[in-house]
Amino acid sequence: MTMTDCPAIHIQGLRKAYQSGHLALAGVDLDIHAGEFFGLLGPNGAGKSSLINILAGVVRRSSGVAEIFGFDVERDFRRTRQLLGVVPQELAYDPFFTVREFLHMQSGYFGLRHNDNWIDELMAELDLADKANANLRNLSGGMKRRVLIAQALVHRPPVVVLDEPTAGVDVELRQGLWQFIRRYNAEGRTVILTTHYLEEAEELCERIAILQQGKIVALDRKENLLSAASWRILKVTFDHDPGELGPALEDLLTGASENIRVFRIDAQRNPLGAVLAQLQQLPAQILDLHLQEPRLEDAFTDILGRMR
Ligand SMILES: Nc1ncnc2c1ncn2[C@@H]1O[C@H](COP(=O)(O)OP(=O)(O)OP(=O)(O)O)[C@@H](O)[C@H]1O
Repeated sequence: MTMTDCPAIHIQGLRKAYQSGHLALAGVDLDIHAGEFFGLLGPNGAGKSSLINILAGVVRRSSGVAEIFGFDVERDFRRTRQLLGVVPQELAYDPFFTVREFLHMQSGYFGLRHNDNWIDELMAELDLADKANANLRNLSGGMKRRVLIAQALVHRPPVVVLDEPTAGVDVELRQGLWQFIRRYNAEGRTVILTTHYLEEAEELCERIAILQQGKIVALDRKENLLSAASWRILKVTFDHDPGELGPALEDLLTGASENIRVFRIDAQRNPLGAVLAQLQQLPAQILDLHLQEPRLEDAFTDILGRMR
């Protein structure tokens, strides 16, 4: 089998019980295809970091399969380490190195001696070029985060894991970062993103898995997750104040101002047609209707809610 026939990540029956006895991963099955932009979401403590740390070879699994392009993350550690770049949440570094020295040293870990062109490109792309000779300890939080990203990509890994890469990062840097990562992905590489910013996952990821209590509770293309969300927000503009709505509509009401009423509708329980019929019974005329598409946040809340 060649590398391109294999999924980038192959996980089967993966379990992790910590010594405390806590079961962080309770049997996870997951294939991530080469070239995907994949989102790994879940509430705090769901097991995302455990899964990533197992892939990175930092945490030992209790049982199950974890492979990167067909190579086992423990038995073929040296190989999988080359194939994977992980952008961690925290920077572990010697503060006396300059940015350039640090990236050189990281290249050395991967046996790359002539990596200057790529290091220059990375620093330029991540807006670090004018900090190349600055000591790491003198960098701002945002700058350190860019160094972390450069560090993870220094060996041009075909699979990159971004673990909460934009937590506490300003909007401008986020945009630049995403442009760069999108391009990295467009060149055929696999990107796995964990984030608390659901809008970010919604914008970037093609497929999304939702982990909860160590299990995958949803795994699908983003569009399918969104269309499965049963909530819709309906904004209705009347020609004048519609007055009393009646108990059925009152129940769905989430906002009101002058001639506008906003309803939150669960399409499964309240068929849209029935809601519209009730609205037409009101003494005011409907001037405008706006149905808002569900957002990933709605789908996420829906899915987690159903599992409880
Ligand atoms: N070293 C450890 N020893 C014992 N329990 C741990 C350890 N690391 C994680 N856990 C527990 O395992 C569960 C999953 O944690 P994990 O960090 O993988 O979740 P997460 O989805 O990454 O959460 P977060 O988004 O908060 O980082 C949590 O209940 C956590 O307390």
